[in-house]
Amino acid sequence: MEFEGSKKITLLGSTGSIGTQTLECCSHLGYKINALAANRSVALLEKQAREFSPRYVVVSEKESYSQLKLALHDTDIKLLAGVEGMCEAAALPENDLVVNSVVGMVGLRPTLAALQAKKTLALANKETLVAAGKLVMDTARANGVDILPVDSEHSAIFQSMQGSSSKEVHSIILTASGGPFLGKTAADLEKVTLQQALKHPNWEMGAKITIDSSTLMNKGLEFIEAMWLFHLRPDQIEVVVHPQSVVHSAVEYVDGSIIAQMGVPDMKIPIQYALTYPRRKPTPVKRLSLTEYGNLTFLKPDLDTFVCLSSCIDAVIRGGLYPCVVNSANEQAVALFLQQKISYTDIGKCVRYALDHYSCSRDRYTLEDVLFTDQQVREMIKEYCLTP
Ligand SMILES: NC(=O)C1=CN([C@@H]2O[C@H](COP(=O)(O)OP(=O)(O)OC[C@H]3O[C@@H](n4cnc5c(N)ncnc54)[C@H](OP(=O)(O)O)[C@@H]3O)[C@@H](O)[C@H]2O)C=CC1
Ligand SMILES: CC(=O)[C@@H](O)[C@H](O)COP(=O)(O)O
Ligand SMILES: [Mn+2]
Repeated sequence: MEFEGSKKITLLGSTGSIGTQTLECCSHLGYKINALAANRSVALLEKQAREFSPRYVVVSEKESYSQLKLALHDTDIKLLAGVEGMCEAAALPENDLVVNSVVGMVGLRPTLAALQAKKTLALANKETLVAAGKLVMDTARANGVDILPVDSEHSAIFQSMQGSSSKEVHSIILTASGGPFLGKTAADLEKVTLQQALKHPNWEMGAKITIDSSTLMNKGLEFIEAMWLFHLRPDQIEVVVHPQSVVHSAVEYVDGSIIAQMGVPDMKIPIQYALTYPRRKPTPVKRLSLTEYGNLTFLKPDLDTFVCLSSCIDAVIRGGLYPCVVNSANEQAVALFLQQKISYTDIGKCVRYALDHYSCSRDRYTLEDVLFTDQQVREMIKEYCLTP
């Protein structure tokens, strides 16, 4: 269905980096917010609720519910709680579009709820597709629903594929900034601090994805995300390091033509494309000047040093629940690193350890299998890291 006017949006993860930028886009597009959801940022949720007047606000963390209830007592906004609340908000009949921008595996059930309710899904929450790609894509297909990519690389690939048949696609070039530690050796990485890892050279993002970008885990997750979104085999994806983050990714066609999408590194461009698709509207973003950059560079990734990327590729080649295993190991390891309980290089060791030691299905799986594997792998990593 094509919309020329306003749309009603449910936004999951509204207080985060993607969430707040989505609200900026909705404001200038004149789109209505039907529901907002976050984990526990009560003050920001209250501010957003007062500005956008949604019908529903969901707070995931149970303890924050009473605080928000008190804060919004003078409004007629309905409050929902927990993952169940996010699922309810995702499936509201009046939604035209659900934007899932929560971080981590917790986004999986709301993603499935939106698809089962036949709601078009703008997906930033890449962990969902990595952990349960087959389940998510099968649910989308069974319900005849589109998944619109928000992740900048996948939006670039999607944009570069408009007007072409999938049969004409030869392969894709998935660009990576290389993160703050591009060119570093394994020995250099041993000394990395939390503060250094939290500083991405080109993008302002949430803490978890910023760490993932620095280890190249983000590119591993994106490799798997691209396979599911665009029905590609692993040998059809080439990761290319491009430190300027101006070419956001490209598609190579059977005739040898390569079509890329370019722009300044600003997530409002891919976010807005998912909101207005298949149309384009002006964005409040700086224009790209190629002469300002002068040179654009492209390099091969160092798979020996950045072991998270190679672990993800190994996992997706094994298939089944192995992508879920590497994702859950990484989520747990990054949480421990952010709490300064493990070192930077322990993240890559955890991901490889889980892949080598956790035994699971290489075949079909259910939602319950995914949730069980996630819990088991998290326990395994806590034991691996925290047992003296
Ligand atoms: N930031 C970026 O530029 C990009 C991000 N992405 C992907 O988008 C997703 C979001 O990233 P980003 O915005 O950076 O992350 P942030 O950490 O900035 O925001 C995460 C959001 O998720 C919410 N959240 C966290 N845990 C839960 C939970 N248990 N229940 C409900 N809500 C929860 C947070 O709420 P609260 O504030 O209350 O904690 C917050 O609103 C990730 O999957 C990331 O990989 C993809 C491409 C680019
Ligand atoms: C903005 C965005 O899409 C991030 O996922 C980005 O890709 C991070 O950059 P790198 O992972 O390439 O460093
Ligand atoms: Mn990305």
